[in-house]
Amino acid sequence: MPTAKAVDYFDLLRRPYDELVAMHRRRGEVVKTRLGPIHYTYLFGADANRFVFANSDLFRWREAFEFLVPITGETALITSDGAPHKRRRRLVQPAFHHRQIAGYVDTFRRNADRVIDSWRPGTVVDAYAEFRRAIRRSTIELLFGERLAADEQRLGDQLQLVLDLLDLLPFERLLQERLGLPKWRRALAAKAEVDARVFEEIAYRRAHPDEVGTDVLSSLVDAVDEDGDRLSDEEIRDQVISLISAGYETTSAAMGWLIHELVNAPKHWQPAPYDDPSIANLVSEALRLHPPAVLSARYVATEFEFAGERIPVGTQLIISPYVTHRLAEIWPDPTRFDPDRWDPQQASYRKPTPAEFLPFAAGAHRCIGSTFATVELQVVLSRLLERATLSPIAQRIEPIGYGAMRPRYGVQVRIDDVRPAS
Ligand code: HEM
Repeated sequence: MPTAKAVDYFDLLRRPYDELVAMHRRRGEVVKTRLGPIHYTYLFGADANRFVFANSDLFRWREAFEFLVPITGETALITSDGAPHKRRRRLVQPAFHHRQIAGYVDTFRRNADRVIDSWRPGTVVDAYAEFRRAIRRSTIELLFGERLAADEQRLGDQLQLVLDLLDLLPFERLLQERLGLPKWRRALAAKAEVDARVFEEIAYRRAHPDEVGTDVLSSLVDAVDEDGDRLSDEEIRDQVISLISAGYETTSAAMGWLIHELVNAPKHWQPAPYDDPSIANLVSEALRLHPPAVLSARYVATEFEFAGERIPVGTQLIISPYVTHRLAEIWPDPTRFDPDRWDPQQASYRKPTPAEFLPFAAGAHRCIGSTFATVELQVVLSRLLERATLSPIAQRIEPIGYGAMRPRYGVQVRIDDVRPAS
């Protein structure tokens, strides 16, 4: 059994992304690592992904994502298992149907335009931070509805304090929590305030059923399954907060990488409607080369064997979209940003399987917001290509984060041209 020596850990901390790929190359499909009491088993490659996605009942999510509970609540989808997960997912799903998302396009467009309207040619901006603002605004408007979004700035800042906890390393988080340090206390106070606002809004919606909203909160308040079952107020609150935590940093990160790649490959700076295949190909290629969810975790609840190795109960299992997306046997010239590889007209085109292209994972907990995120990225990108021309400036580009890998120092660009909204 290839057990990584402690030295891998230091490499992993120093150069985490390259080191994950190197670990797979050096040690194969199953890599067990240990540092003191912390045991992780990495399963690398498409076969491993296929196995993990097809056997969701071997795993539990609650133990794998326990650290999220203070942030997203007891009943969030990502920390639910079995029948309660199935029930909640069925009730949340309608807010993310294609038809519903078509109604969100105007909001994505308006908030992207608002950012571009504020730009002046000849100046330098951090395009990642700029569109992160737009994505934050759209997310809050579409999840909470217009009444709560009127206070978007304050709500967004409070949520940010909560989301910042996700960036702490496990031991830092433990220290913050156990000792009740200021970062932890501030975040919990902010969460209590957001919770109160959300409960107030749920009560308002229940008292005014005639005021039908088109936002996700309305959909959750109205949700009822065939047995007449509904989500409780606590469940609705947890879904809304966890949807924001799961959705906003990840989507902004993908947008940052897209802009970074595009300013360095100006031949792809071709305006097109958001639903044009050329735009979809750009988004897919950015999600391949820079998948915001670098790793996906599972807690092993039933022992199993994979590639001749026994994986015991209690193992924390990790699969990696990042590593899979950089395997040359699946993706020729894997580190090159090449949106044409997604063009079915190309002789070399081969549709990737869900085990080969997995930015949103697959199986029981597949990202419920994948269409929401993809359409948002397509709309924002389409507005950017149509309305502005940007060029790169010399800067350090370095990723940070595992749940939402993003450009650490942003994406600084020069604004060459801004065109009016059509
Ligand atoms: C580019 C953007 C996004 C990426 C890369 C992403 C990635 C993922 C991944 C990999 C998972 C599966 C985790 C696992 O299997 O362990 C997941 C789950 C989830 N995502 Fe996303 N996500 C994105 C955007 C969104 C958005 C916009 C929303 C909501 C508005 C969202 C809501 C969720 C939720 C609620 C889950 C948990 C589903 C469940 O446990 O049943 N995500 N996401």
